[in-house]
Amino acid sequence: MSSALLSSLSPSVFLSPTRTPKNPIFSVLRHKRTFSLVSSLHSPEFDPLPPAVQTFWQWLSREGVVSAKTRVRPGVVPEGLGLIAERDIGKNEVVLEVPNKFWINPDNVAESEIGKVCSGLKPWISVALFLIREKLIEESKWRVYIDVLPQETNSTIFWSDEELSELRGTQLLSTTLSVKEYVQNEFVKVEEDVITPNKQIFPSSTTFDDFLWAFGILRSRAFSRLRGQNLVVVPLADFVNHSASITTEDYAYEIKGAGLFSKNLLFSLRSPVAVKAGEQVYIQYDLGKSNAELALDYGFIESTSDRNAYTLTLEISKSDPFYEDKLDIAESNGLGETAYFDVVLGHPLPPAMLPYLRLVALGGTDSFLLESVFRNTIWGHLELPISQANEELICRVVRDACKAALSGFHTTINEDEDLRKRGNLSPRLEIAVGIRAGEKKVLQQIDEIFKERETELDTLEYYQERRLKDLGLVGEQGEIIFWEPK
Ligand SMILES: C[S@@+](CC[C@H](N)C(=O)[O-])C[C@H]1O[C@@H](n2cnc3c(N)ncnc32)[C@H](O)[C@@H]1O
Repeated sequence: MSSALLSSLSPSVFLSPTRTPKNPIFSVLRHKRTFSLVSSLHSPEFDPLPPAVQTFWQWLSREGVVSAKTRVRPGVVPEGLGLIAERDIGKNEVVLEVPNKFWINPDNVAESEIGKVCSGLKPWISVALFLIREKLIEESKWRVYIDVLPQETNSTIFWSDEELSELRGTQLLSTTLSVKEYVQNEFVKVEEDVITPNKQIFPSSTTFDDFLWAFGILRSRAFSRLRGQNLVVVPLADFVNHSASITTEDYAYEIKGAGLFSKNLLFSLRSPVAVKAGEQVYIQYDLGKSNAELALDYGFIESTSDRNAYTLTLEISKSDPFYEDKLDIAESNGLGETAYFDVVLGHPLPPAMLPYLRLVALGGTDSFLLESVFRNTIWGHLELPISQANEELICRVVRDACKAALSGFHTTINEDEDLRKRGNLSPRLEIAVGIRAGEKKVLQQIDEIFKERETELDTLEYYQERRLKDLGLVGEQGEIIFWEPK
């Protein structure tokens, strides 16, 4: 039963053998664009603008996107390109506005040359095809924008096998491989259904690498609350970088009408904090993302401890004799046959995790609780320990799974911390080391919680005792109350 209980706690993906951290493969450029990055993170002096960015800026000025109201200009910054304040900016002040005819979104794609052949596709796939086509066509009217896009980011989807091997044991590794497989499958379908039958529209050289590039561009540049049909890439606004020190997502951007009598829309970006002229404007991309999600989407992580998370996948096994009853109970409480619990470093376990674990582990003499008379009250019972056997089982299974998961890593937390302290890590190795240390810390935290619970098993109060107390048959000290016949 233990394997069914914790199906994904022991990531099973291993790549090529360990490499020493000083592997030169890690000294790849952050972006393959040719301009250089400034060396100091804190320097307000930025490098001169590369010609491609100057051309882009001139185009935006000619098109009227840049106006007297624009408070920022593009600049070369430690994060690649970024937005630099032209003058002092107040908190929540609008720094730029981009009209919808300059957005790249499913609606604009629908009206473009590829609109007809993209109808019915997932929104992100139609936008990806649009970006790829504009990238491959020499005379594209979007050329000036395409030319300022990075060839790749440090997202783990762009890492080589050798770089990925530094992530072995982590959930991020399995997620990265699954995401790439998903993108590959989508490419095969779209190639067969759309690209190949429309050779006159799509350049024949369209490859999976182009598709992965477009996917990476969308994951890192589309504004994070605007998904699905609302997915939008906004040239210039997408130069804004993320800062961990901004802890509010409020006010960063909004879509509004371009004027009282206009049907047009404007994407309006605000600075969430006051910024001095010459400094970089930052926003908070997403407070809800874990470090693994930041690494996968954008190619960076934060040192903030609660960005470290580990997802426990629990499931009710189909071979469980009480499968139907357990599933019914789980579903009536908003869960299913499989349930995912994100455990965050320094935070308590997600509230539904212990009841779900107890439900999955329920059996033997406790199984009477699965009878239909208990159906309305069972979840309340599961929120507290059911029996010593049940509680002992969940502790053992979780601890075994944590140990198995921990044994999949090739370094200890101390070794990771030493590497970080020594510094000089390439950006990708820094991400790998931070992710694997973070995941191990969360696994250790989970193990500690259940280890402590194991020491309390004799003193916990279980269902039968609570029941007897409710019936007035057990005193507060646990003594049995007898009725003497009169
Ligand atoms: C929306 S784009 C911002 C513009 C980007 N810097 C560029 O050069 O085009 C997001 C990408 O910027 C980079 N980035 C943004 N914030 C960052 C940060 N705090 N640390 C490192 N890289 C960052 C990452 O490559 C990320 O995928």
